[in-house]
Amino acid sequence: MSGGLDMSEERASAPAHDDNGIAIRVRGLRTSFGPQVVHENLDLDVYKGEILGVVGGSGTGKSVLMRAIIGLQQPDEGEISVFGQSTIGQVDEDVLALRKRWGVLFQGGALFSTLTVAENIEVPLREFYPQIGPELRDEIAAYKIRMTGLPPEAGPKFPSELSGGMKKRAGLARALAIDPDLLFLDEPTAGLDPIGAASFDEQTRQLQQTLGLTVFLITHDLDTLYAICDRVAVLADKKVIAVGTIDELLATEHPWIQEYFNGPRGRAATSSRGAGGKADNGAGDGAGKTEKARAGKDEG
Ligand SMILES: Nc1ncnc2c1ncn2[C@@H]1O[C@H](COP(=O)(O)OP(=O)(O)OP(=O)(O)O)[C@@H](O)[C@H]1O
Repeated sequence: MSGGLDMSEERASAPAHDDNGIAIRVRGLRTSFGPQVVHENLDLDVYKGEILGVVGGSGTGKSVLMRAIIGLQQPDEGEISVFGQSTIGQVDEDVLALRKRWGVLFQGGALFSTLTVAENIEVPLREFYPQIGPELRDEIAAYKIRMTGLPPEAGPKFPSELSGGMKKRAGLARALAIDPDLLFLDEPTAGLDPIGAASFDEQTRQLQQTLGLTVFLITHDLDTLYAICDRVAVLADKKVIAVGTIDELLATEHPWIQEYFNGPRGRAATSSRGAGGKADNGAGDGAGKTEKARAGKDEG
């Protein structure tokens, strides 16, 4: 187990709910804010071990969907289960074991500004594993810092002393602090320069493969979709209108999907890779390809 902490024993004793290769199952989800209905009858399956890209226009409810899955947004209707266990209407103790199985990188990183990078990473350790002493906590934080490509000197720095890319990596390190099985990333490459974004994508793919993670990745970044996502779910009209590989999505008629993947930016991302579909899932030159695709177009 990474980070010198064996959390697997505790998990092994937890009830075995996992089945059918499904990490997240959402059925008939309805969420709303007052009169504004964000999701209506939304269904989605996320397979274990995949990187699922979640796309959709601004305000279509990608972040709200993520928040509903992790229990931060109470749905009006529907069912959500993670590794076979419902996340809705459960008492805290019931969801605690489940919450230990996921890590979240919120939009913008959401680091605590008054804590150092190392202290930020230690927050979930303190919360979920209070029995861990300070020395081991520091050791785990240092390991996660290295794991996410940050220099060791980043540990004692405060978020305000970090570049945007370093903040994202620090957020990723915190999301990985308790060795999750499931990683939620909300627009992880937003605001990064093309090289930094490609490098972050590559890091995500490598970590996902090494640690066997399932990744729910919200993004507007076409290059990320092509470079590292196994499948893509498209949110529109209050639901998931399509989910599949990029090739499968391209075969659908939906105007938003066609506009998204065949618009100028979609064509640029595709042409840099030759054909449509996921460009490179390996740890090889995926970042290089992503970088090329990003070159010559604005950050969006
Ligand atoms: N706490 C809240 N209170 C009221 N409305 C909210 C709240 N959170 C989200 N919304 C609304 O729900 C809708 C979906 O928001 P969400 O943040 O999920 O969109 P998104 O698809 O992630 O957008 P973007 O791509 O711009 O980040 C928006 O209209 C937003 O204003």
